[in-house]
Amino acid sequence: MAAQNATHAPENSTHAPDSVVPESDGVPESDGDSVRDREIAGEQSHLDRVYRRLEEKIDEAQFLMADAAKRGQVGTPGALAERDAQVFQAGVHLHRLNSEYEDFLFGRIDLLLGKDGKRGPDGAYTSVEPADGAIGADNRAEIAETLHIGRLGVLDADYTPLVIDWRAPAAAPFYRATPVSPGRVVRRRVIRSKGRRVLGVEDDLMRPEVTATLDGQELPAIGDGALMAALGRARSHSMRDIVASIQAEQDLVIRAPAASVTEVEGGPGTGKTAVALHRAAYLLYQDRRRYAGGILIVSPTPLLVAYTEGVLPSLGEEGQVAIRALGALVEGAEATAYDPPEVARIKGSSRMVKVLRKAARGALELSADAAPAGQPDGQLAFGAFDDEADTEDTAPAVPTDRLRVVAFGARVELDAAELRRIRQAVLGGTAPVNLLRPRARRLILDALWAKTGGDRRYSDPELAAEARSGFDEDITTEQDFADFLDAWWPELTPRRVLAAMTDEKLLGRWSRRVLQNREARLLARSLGGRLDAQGQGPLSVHDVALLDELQLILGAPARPARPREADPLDQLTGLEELTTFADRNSSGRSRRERLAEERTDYAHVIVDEAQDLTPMQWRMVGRRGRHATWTVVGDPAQSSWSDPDEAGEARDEALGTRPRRRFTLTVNYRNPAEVAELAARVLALAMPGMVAPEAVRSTGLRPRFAVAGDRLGDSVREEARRLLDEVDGTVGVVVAMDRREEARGWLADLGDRVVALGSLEAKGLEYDATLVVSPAEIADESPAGLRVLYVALTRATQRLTVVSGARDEPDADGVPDLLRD
Ligand SMILES: Nc1ncnc2c1ncn2[C@@H]1O[C@H](COP(=O)(O)OP(=O)(O)OP(=O)(O)O)[C@@H](O)[C@H]1O
Repeated sequence: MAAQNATHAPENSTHAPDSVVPESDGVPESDGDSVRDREIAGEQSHLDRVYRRLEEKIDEAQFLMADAAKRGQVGTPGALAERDAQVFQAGVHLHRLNSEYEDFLFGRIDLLLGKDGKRGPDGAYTSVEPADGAIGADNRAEIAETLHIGRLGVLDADYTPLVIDWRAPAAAPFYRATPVSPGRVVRRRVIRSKGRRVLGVEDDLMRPEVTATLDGQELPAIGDGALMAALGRARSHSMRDIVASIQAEQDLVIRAPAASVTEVEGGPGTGKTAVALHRAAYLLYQDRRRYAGGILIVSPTPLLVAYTEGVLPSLGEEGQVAIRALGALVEGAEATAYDPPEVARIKGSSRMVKVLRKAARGALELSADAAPAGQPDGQLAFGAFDDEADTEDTAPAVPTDRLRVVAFGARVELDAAELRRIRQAVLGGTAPVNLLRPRARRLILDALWAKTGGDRRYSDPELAAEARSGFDEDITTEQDFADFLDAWWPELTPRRVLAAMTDEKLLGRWSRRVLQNREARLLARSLGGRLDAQGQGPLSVHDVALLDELQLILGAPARPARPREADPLDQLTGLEELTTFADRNSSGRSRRERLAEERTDYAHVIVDEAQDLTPMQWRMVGRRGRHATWTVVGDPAQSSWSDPDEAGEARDEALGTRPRRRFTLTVNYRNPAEVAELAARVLALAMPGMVAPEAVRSTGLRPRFAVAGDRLGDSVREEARRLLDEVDGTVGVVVAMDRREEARGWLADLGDRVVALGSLEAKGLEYDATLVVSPAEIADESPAGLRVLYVALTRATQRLTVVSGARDEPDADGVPDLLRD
């Protein structure tokens, strides 16, 4: 493994080299006569105390559960409600306590006396600044307070804090103190443990000039600093939390007040994703009641969702946070396919709103007009979601080119032209198409009534009203009329509209003056290539935003919710009484209602890689946070979307008028300086004038350049194998999007430490080593190609290899044209 040498001191990790007691192997020895062993033994005895207390708490929770079960048998409504709440609380508590966190306790701060001597509810001094005279003239000081920081707060039986929750105000100095502004912190310690065993400690001195004593003993500093230790670890296929080494500029974002929109910019590896995840956990801790409405984290790809989804459970937070990929934001859709850039550009543009509105209206006319008698093809597939394309599919066809009814003993008829006029009158305006059906029904009845001459027959308005209502009832209770209405004004689904858009001619009509002919053709072909006549088939990531927009344009079909039938067995045994209140509440609501709630009701929305959202995606995400507060993190230099101004407008609309707080993260924790320096050359081409974040460490290992021989695959395999030998963790091989499948074949038998990725899939991920295949191919893929290449070059935590083909015009050293100085 590579040696790590700090090149840039991160702001809250300055270490005092003179006082370092280096660790040898990270495993404590038993006789404990060195300073390090003594310190580890001290932390071990504190951890033992914490676990003893946790065991007591687990016993308490178990007792509460048992007690609650007894109350359940009493059966009065009050006792049941109380029992539900108690079982829930005790269950949550037990679950959290029982989860064996690898490092339950991970930090400690040694502090000087607080300025005003006041203590907060957790017993800790509240003042950030030290008391006057806390540091003597000879730079000597006494430690007044030691706080241990962990994933949960634990109080001893006498309410003294054994562990402070990392999100509590008293823990803030652990993250915020820097040598420039240390406040009361003298020493910040990160404790490494496994299970119940303390393995090591890493100290950073915030006031290296002070000689501090605790209980008469001088305070030592041990190890190489926690941040460097964390950054040097091999990467696996899942992200770790950074709770033990959050840096000051990151902590400001994590703890920013929630009321406004928090916008965070920072280059690759500055911790934006990590910060976003920790912020979700922090917000829940701060105001659990408010965020019970749910926090949504929007991620660009399913790969990044899979990579990050373990972080929140490791912070003790599950359940209330949904991490969803952009292609899976609409219930029932799981899109992973990517459109070619020219198609993505069309589908992502806000011009699509107009096209979709026209298409929805057009699809309604089309489906109604296409259902003449005896032609089942004219029938529509109903159901907004895949699993609901149900009964109507197989219903017999009903003619829709005329309507014949018998009322008051006479036959009345509306012909095709009359029906079309009615439909056009109803469709004017922008109201949701599916919700206009009652209006259409009324206009049909009006037209039929007029044809009978009924409106002229009665001079007495009361009599006229009575006759009219009898007429309406006669007609509307006929099954034939209901069938006609279903066929003539069917409930459209978004997928059905997308299916209608596969017709090039029709789409050309619906998109006239909005899309160019060529664009309409590309769009129709792209949809037609995936979807069948009913709109079923795989979606691309960009199709999902169209589907969501259509859901709004169409409105939810107004079907009555089916009441849940009580299980007769439940009634016999009275078991239903034992369901929880939450069960009972939800049982009466339809799935659609619950989905609608899920779609719009988030209390906070966090958008990761925000620079990549297209205008249509911003509209989709915005709908999920209409009343939410927001955290938006991104880096314009990594944007794969070609029109930032158009996306900017859609973003502003989604975020609303709340005040904004902007933060910038400036330190690159991922890439060694050698890798960052190479990537900065591409940044200079992609975004001239943009400043790259400063890499926090250096490995001394320069990127390697290889030129592919006749067979690109062979060279890539060979270089990937070499990297697998050189690093302990993962290797990511990044290729142009249309080489993905091919690349998977090249690497098929190299094991699961190596992964092949298309350039757009690499977003947000990181690997110990990265192999970038043909920078020129990646750069030429799209108008945003250079920025996509910048993303690819910034994925490595240790080593980077670049393989060039002829197109890259490598020089004698194998350095491709794009990466030369
Ligand atoms: N304070 C920290 N302590 C330890 N590791 C950190 C810290 N901050 C960031 N890292 C690590 O640096 C790496 C990059 O973090 P992250 O993926 O959040 O960056 P990012 O800004 O989202 O990058 P990108 O824009 O390239 O997706 C991760 O491995 C993360 O764990």
